Amino acid sequence: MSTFTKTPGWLDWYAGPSKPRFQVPPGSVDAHCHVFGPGAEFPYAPERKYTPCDASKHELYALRDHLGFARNVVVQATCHGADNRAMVDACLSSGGKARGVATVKRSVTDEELQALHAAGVRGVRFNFVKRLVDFTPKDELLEIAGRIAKLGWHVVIYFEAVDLPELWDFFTALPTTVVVDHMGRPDVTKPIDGPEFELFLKFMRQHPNVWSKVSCPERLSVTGPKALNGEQAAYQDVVPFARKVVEEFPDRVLWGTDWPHPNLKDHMPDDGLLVDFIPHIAPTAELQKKLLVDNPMRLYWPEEAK
Ligand SMILES: O=C(O)c1cc(C(=O)O)oc(=O)c1
Repeated sequence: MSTFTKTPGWLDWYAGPSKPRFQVPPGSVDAHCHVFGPGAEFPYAPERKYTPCDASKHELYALRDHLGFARNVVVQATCHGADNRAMVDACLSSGGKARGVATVKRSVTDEELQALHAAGVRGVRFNFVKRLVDFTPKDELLEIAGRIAKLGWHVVIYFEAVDLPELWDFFTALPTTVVVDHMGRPDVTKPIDGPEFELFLKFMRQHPNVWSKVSCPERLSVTGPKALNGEQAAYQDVVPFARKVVEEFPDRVLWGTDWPHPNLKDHMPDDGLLVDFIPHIAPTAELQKKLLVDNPMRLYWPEEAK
């Protein structure tokens, strides 16, 4: 029993996902997923904006095997604040098959950073989505970025598309590889060649250190159809946006399930059908291998990457 009460209306992850029809290439990495607690073992942070259902490393790794993936990148979820214990525990229990992205404060010590590195952490996440986190001053984030750069880590950024103009100078000053979560959350009801998405493409074109996760169609889609009930053509409105990023920047894209899909309000996707979404955005075997194997390996397991 969790000691926490879930946020009202919380949708739990989908139990019993289907077996994907799309077979991912050998060695594929789910490069964006989370663990939640379990709260009784790894309490949720006092400053959190939501209280999720528990979603343990055991359940995450069972899903990995079911979907045919070989590895995971476990991204610190905001409900755990800067307490990285659940994410670190997941990495340490993975037999080297998981790496992590942490959230740290300016007060983090060099010894703590070293311990995170030893556990498999290779990046920090800076979050600018106001419904998820309180504001952190940019000078504090820049100081953290400078320190983690020395460890060879990168910075993961999460923001809303409308905020990119204001955040541009900060993002382009970061001294590391920069990985954008969920394509910078484009409004897919706007034209793909309109100013908002063009600005995101310009961000990637002008800055070769910027990568993007082409994840979360279930969050971005307005029209659906939902990845449920065997649907093989889900989230059609997101496809052109994600496919554009994959085709223009094939060596700087990552894909992840986003399991256990925090804060979805409308529906919880069948993760097997989310995997079947991949060939719609990465239509060739070469693009699929870059997206699912070569790119995440280069970023998270460089010592093994070919
Ligand atoms: O859009 C979200 O609600 C969301 C939240 C979190 C988190 O709470 O860490 O992570 C994500 O990747 C997406």
